Amino acid sequence: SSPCDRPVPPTAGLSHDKWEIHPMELMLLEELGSGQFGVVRRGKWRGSIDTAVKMMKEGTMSEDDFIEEAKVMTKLQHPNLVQLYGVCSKHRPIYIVTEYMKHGSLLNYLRRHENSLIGNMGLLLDMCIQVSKGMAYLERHNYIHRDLAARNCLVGSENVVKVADFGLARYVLDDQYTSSGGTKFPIKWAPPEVLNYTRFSSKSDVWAYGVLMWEIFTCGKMPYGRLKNTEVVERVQRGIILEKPKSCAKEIYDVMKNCWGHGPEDRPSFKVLKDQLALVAQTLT
Ligand SMILES: CN1CCN(C(=O)c2ccc(Nc3nc(-c4cccc(NC(=O)c5ccc(C(C)(C)C)cc5)c4)cn4ccnc34)cc2)CC1
Repeated sequence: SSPCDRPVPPTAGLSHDKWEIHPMELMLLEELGSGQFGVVRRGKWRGSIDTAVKMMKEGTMSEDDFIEEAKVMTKLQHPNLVQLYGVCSKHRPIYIVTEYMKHGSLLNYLRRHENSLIGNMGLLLDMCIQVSKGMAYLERHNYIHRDLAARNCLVGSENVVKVADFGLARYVLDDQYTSSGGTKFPIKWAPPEVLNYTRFSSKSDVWAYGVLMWEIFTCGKMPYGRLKNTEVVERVQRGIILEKPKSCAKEIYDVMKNCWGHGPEDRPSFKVLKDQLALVAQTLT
């Protein structure tokens, strides 16, 4: 009998945890860097698939909660999201295996290529648009990033830009990172309601996205320069926002300012943002 008329057993495909990657199928290569989690290495999966492998230092994240969430994360698939292929959770440290992005973090890419990027408004705007598409997809799936910034976006071939590590912040155990008073908390990307009540939402991601746009149009400058976190909190709560980057068109700065509405309801959704940016791109390029 042909397969189409044979009923598919409900457990089909669930026999093995498809988000579980067998370490034997993974060949670890050179180190790509290390974050607060431990070492990240390039890897080859099943002989040919290029991957990045985060080897999670013990005690840095709540592993069981993360492994549970990984099942959901592997289902989030979009051209502007760094794809989670799976986890190796049967040993310690656990490995988080994602697609490989060969040019590394967007922040380092902006800083390294400042001279060739600074005048290229079309390319910088296209990077913003790519990130807004990935974020509009997460918003549509009610998925909050919680640490959107140029350092957490990655660059691949042909200037493709993808959002990485969405939702991962929830599993970090370091209080210095998770509490808004901590030294590692991303204060400069946080809106008033996160500074005051750690109230995260897709609208707090929109605020961070505005800062990310500012990072892109300054080719990787540090927002608010060398101001201390306490000084930034004071300014943000008084409604003082980042100034227009020199080489940024007024229409683009208008979109950034929209992302910094004081209350979440004063900010556009990523869906609206994406369309606003497409319109600006049409008129400017
Ligand atoms: C010509 N240049 C030479 C130098 N260069 C590189 O060495 C280079 C090349 C490719 C790289 N690619 C990737 N690098 C990484 C990578 C490398 C080091 C550190 C990290 N990130 C982390 O360790 C990290 C991520 C998130 C978090 C929070 C707080 C948000 C939960 C904390 C820590 C990622 C992840 N990737 C996922 C997909 N592709 C990559 C990274 C670096 C870039 C190209």
